[in-house]
Amino acid sequence: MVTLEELQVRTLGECRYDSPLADYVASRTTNAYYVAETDRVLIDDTISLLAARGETPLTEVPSFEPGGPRRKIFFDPKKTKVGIVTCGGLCPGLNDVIRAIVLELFEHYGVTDITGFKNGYAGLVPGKSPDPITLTPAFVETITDRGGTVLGSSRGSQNVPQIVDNLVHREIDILFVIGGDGSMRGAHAIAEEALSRELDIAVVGVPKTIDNDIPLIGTSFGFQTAYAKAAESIKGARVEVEAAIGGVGVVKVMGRAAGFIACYAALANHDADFVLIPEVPFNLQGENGLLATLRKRVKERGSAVIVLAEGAGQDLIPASRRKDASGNTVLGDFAGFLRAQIARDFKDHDEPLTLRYFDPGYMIRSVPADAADSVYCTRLAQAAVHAAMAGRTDMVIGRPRHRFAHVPISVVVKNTQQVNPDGDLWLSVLESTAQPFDMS
Ligand SMILES: Nc1ncnc2c1ncn2[C@@H]1O[C@H](COP(=O)(O)OP(=O)(O)OP(=O)(O)O)[C@@H](O)[C@H]1O
Ligand SMILES: O=P(O)(O)OC[C@H]1O[C@](O)(CO)[C@@H](O)[C@@H]1O
Ligand SMILES: [Mg+2]
Repeated sequence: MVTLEELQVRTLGECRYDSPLADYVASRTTNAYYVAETDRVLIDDTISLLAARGETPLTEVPSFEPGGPRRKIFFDPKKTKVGIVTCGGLCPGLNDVIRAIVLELFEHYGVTDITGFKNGYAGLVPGKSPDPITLTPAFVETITDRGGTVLGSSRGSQNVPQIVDNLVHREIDILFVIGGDGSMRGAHAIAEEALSRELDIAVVGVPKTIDNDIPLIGTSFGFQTAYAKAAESIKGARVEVEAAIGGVGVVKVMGRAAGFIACYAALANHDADFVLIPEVPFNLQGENGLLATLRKRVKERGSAVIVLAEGAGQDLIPASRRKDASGNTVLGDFAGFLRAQIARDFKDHDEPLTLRYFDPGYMIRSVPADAADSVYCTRLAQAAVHAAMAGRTDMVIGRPRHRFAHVPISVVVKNTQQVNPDGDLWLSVLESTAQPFDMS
């Protein structure tokens, strides 16, 4: 469990300048829809969770610093220089975040010197990537029409001291990092290096991941768009298998260590018979195993659709030793293994089979954000600007308990958020698919 101490956000120093947004917040106090800057957002949101803290005073239970504009800020907007970088895999909404950061800085703070570093952290190391670009409201006006990121991205480790040297050389005061867990580890390393050199450089992250696997931030932006796109493939699979004799559809969706995309996409339209995720072990063989259960389902209902998170079933195939440029494990091909096993099993039992395989792959993350994600991206970006202008550093913007909040990077990279097999999401999946509770 995270402690109050771990949730304290680092600041560069005293906020001496009046914020241009001070009038907006001057008369506000905490209410059901707003958290004042003097207040904190509780981690606990049920009576029993809070009661379990016993005698602990409310001021000492774990809580987050709220997001939002401050009356006083650390940086002088007239002199502030800002950098933005996007790293890791693509995610719907990256351009929405870039656009909203630029607009918020220009229009509300009057900060006009904004540099977009190209191709992830490589773009922060001179000579490794194309030159940075200048970001203006005109430049970002239409960038949300397309998915991806106008700044490009990359994986692979870069030299942190060189990155900080470059920030100093360019006189960057604030660096916004939009990326996943690896990018946030990088942002933490950059923030630490800057603090150790006593530099007033704020590093603020906007966490992105279609996998929704970053803890303590609520839902990550782009996740909703990605699972909605994945749900289209599941619907396609349902249509295909219903028209076939012995129809079995296998739909593989992204989700390295967490099965959120598989669960939500499956729940979106009740088209799945089985959802396989890394968090819930299963067996193929045996009376309760997937193969026997699948044959039974096809006999009863004429067809079946399996939604497979790419990280599921890795314990049933030889361990992968391959790593990508950032050191992430490249997963083994469980989907191929599963298809072969299904084909053999149906043949061994003399059952007819029409096997259809769908892999929406990169389609689910290369699309533009849907309206709800666009709104979310805009609000996360605005909160990120407020935090950075107030001198917060080494933190990300999150929305735990539906409140925008400042979360230290060290706590969001400590663990991976996963589907809880005893939680209500997995229960909904079991209810919706009617798959056996235990296939191990
Ligand atoms: N501990 C670290 N210190 C410095 N840089 C890091 C660290 N961990 C990762 N990075 C860098 O962060 C960048 C992005 O990391 P990675 O490729 O793992 O993607 P990610 O941000 O986790 O996004 P996603 O997993 O969603 O694609 C890479 O350039 C990687 O080298
Ligand atoms: O972009 P790459 O290197 O193909 O990596 C794909 C991985 O990135 C993600 O899209 C985001 O972490 C995962 O779902 C997927 O496993
Ligand atoms: Mg990652």
